[in-house]
Amino acid sequence: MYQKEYERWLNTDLEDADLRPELAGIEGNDDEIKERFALALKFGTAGLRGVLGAGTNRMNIYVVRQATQGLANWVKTQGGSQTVAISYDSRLKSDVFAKTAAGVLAANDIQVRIYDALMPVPALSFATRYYKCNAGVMVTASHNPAKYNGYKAYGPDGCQLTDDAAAVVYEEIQKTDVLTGAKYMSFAEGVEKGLIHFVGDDCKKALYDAIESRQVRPGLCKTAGLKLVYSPLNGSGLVPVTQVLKDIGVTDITIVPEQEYPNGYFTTCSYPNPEIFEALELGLNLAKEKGADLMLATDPDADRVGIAMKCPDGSYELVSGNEVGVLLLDYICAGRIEKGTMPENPVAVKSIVSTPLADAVAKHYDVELRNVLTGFKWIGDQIAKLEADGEVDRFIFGFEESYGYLAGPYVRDKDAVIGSMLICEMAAYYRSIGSSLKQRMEEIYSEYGRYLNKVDSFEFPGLTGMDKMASIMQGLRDNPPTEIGGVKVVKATDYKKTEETGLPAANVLIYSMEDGATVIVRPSGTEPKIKTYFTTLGKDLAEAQAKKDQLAEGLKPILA
Ligand SMILES: O=P(O)(O)OC[C@H]1O[C@H](O)[C@H](O)[C@@H](O)[C@@H]1O
Repeated sequence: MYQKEYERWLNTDLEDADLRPELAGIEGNDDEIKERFALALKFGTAGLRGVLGAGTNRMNIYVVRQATQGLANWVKTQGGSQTVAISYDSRLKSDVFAKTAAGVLAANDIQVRIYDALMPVPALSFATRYYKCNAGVMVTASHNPAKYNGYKAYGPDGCQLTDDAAAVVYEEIQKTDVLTGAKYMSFAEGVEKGLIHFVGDDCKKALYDAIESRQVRPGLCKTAGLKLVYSPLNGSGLVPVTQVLKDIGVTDITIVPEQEYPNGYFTTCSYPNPEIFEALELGLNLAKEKGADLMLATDPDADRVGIAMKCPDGSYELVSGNEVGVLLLDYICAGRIEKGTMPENPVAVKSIVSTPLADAVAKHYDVELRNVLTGFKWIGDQIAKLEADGEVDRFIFGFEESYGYLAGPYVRDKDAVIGSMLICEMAAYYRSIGSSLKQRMEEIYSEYGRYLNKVDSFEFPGLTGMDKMASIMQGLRDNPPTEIGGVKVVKATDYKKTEETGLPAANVLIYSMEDGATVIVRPSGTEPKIKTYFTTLGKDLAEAQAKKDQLAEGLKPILA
């Protein structure tokens, strides 16, 4: 089967000349052919993601055309404006795929609103809402290595596609022949025919206004003298982040030169994920050299932001997604209460795998903290629920431990632009009162307890990886552990049992331990990994760390 498909590609006069040498080069190599043609990239709620190259299991213009035809067939059933917004980041071929998608939509008589230059995830979510589109497409593979690209798909609310819509799109994709099935017109023809339009300056300005209107202490940055080092990691954050920072008065910004301009090869960090040290290293070194108060790095599609902060002793510390989330929640609550801008019955939202320290902080400020499943769309879903009740202003903040933050209803995915703005404002504020982010974090720990949150990942690559992960999860369900690392399990919650959790079913197990710690086990939805999340509490960091180590040791044999 796959051999036949390979031959069909090999014998077709492919428009994308880059694919031909690859196809010729694998002739006779069964493993390589199988890898590219035995499967097709699966379209799910997060869209598509895969390695660039030739084949049905790769990202290329044909797979993008096929996916977009599937999306177009769904859009056609939706009525409304019959418009789709498109954006893209700095990855290899992101612009090509964005224009390819636009050409397919135009050929289906669907209007397109595409950015004239790379713009991040929040800008796409915003344009989708602004132009009342039926859908949005963001061409990116987020923080994956350079050899990947992908296609995130959004619904009319600017949130990633719902399960139902994604299932319809997937069904339509399967009916579409990958090489010949999609309708297509060139980008130029689409523009000429008035089907493809660029996103207007009014929309761009409205996004910046929406973000800047969420400053907690407007004007503070103008006089605070914050010294910042910023890295867009060669992605799409450069323009929007620096624009917003300039607008709010952060002017002392040094950009990491090697990572300033868009470059999909990511030559200075092979994995442009602000969750890992390597991605932040150049920025950190520059921050030390400059004596900066703060260092920020946004991932290629600028939905995540990672930071390093200067400590009072002059050293620098990386801050986890959980800690930034808690600092922002605390800052927004305290600041809005002080300024008299806190809404009535405020709501914040986080994922169930994000730190329970946020629950304690929210309680302190009388904020309702809602816990949802992993995936920012569940945070978007809570905003939509508030909106449906005419109470959208109650939403003050949402975050995930995976470095995603949002502080307003103007978009429905995580936004590293507002994240960067509020982190800067918060750092500037503490600086202006003779404190620092580090000091505030320590105060929070002494007030609510020394929480420690750590995530360990176990990789299960290859074709057997999925089965192995499924059998580990099943094993945990069949033989529930009564202790982990010698600590008694007092309660096990299985998130497949919706009646116990009140949330949609999910493959997540949470163990509450006798000493107040929690251990969470779940397969990642985006990578072939099982993730284990630990929350421990101690009288100090060393004790919390020792408890975490003990639990992690206890869990290891189960995951080996
Ligand atoms: O833990 P995972 O399933 O791999 O997901 C980790 C993160 O991936 C993406 O960035 C999603 O947009 C996030 O919502 C999610 O938290």
